[in-house]
Amino acid sequence: MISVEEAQARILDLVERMDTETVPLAQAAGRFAAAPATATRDQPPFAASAMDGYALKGVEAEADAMFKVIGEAKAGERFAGRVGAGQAVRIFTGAPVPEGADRVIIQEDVTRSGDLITLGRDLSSGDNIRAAGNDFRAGQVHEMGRISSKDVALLAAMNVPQVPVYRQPDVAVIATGDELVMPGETPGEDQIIASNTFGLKAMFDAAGARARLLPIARDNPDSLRFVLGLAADADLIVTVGGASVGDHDIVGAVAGELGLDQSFYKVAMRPGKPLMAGRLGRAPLIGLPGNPVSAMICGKIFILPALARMLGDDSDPAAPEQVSLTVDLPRNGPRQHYMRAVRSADGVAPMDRQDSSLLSILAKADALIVRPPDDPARRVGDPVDVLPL
Ligand SMILES: Nc1nc2c(c(=O)[nH]1)N[C@H]1C(S)=C(S)[C@@H](COP(=O)(O)OP(=O)(O)OC[C@H]3O[C@@H](n4cnc5c(N)ncnc54)[C@H](O)[C@@H]3O)O[C@H]1N2
Ligand code: MOO
Repeated sequence: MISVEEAQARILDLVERMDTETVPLAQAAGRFAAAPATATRDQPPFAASAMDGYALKGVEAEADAMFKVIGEAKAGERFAGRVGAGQAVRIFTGAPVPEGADRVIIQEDVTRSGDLITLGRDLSSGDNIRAAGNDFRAGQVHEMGRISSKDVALLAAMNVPQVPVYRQPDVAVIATGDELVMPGETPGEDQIIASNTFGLKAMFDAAGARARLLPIARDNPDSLRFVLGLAADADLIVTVGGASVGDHDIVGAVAGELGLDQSFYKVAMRPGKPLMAGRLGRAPLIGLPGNPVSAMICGKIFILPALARMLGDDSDPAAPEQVSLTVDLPRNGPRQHYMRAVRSADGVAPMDRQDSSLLSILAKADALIVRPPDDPARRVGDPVDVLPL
């Protein structure tokens, strides 16, 4: 058995950065940028009024001063002339400031009568003008990782209509087992509903992949061979179940027969021990254990970092946080233990039941306590490593 860190490293070695494609800006949110964006223009492209009011020469802006209104500037349509001494232009927010003017007096500070205005006594300060290029300049570069709604708004303003992004990994997810039926179907007496594959698809899609659920492979080599064949063009194949040592655990054998170049089998972790990984044809294959919680935790610990690498996100995964225990814990065994846990204002405590079949417990947990192999007994108040769930 290898360590979790070794298994993570070997899985990362199996995957490659995706190639890129260009998508319309409206479809770019949530995708991973393959290049920074470059502004194609200044914003604003001209000195613009920040307020509704009157544009005039700042040196003339004194209490009770009077001006003649000689025209109007609105957003989208500038005043063509020049503001001279004693003159003002009616102006609205976003309009280009006319030549000759260098201050906008807000209309609340002005009394108008016909085409004459008189300034009030207490003029609010500031010129109320946004300089050209105040937000960004042409050529300014914006770095992005996963494209957010904020990035999309900025790219739109930069007049960047197409965005190069990494292609979304096509992840083929294969449930195995005669006991499984799809949610919504009527199970036979000895059957259960395939669950962890649905959880994994949700997890992978949220991480930026496009996971597809293939038909359930039955516990016989022909069925598994057929379904693996459907996955041949995937960027990543994830099988679930059939990974252990029972007579019907055939994933390793069938994948081996089909040419799996195995990287490892079995990891010193709990849950998740019978994890396997290798390369099948061009696709990396990761075989997850079938127990639902084991599969979900292995998805988080191994497959999310792999997807991050494929999607161009090389940032180190968030380090575990140190949180105080609110209960004592006995010595840990030889496998790294990922305990389903709940955080409170006082610290963190593992849930009472840790069996790897319990999805109701996983759903209530909001953290994993990570206990290294052979971790000694811990007491209330001791810090432990915690990952968010
Ligand atoms: N003699 C031993 N038995 C087992 C060992 C061992 O070391 N020696 N390891 C145990 C551990 S740890 C795990 S984890 C499981 C892993 O088994 P498999 O990967 O072979 O998984 P299955 O046997 O196919 O299924 C286990 C369990 O999970 C249910 N299952 C499977 N797929 C799904 C699915 N898509 N949705 C919901 N539930 C699923 C399946 O019905 C079984 O109940 O092996 C232990 N045994
Ligand atoms: O490793 Mo199994 O995943 O302990 O239930």
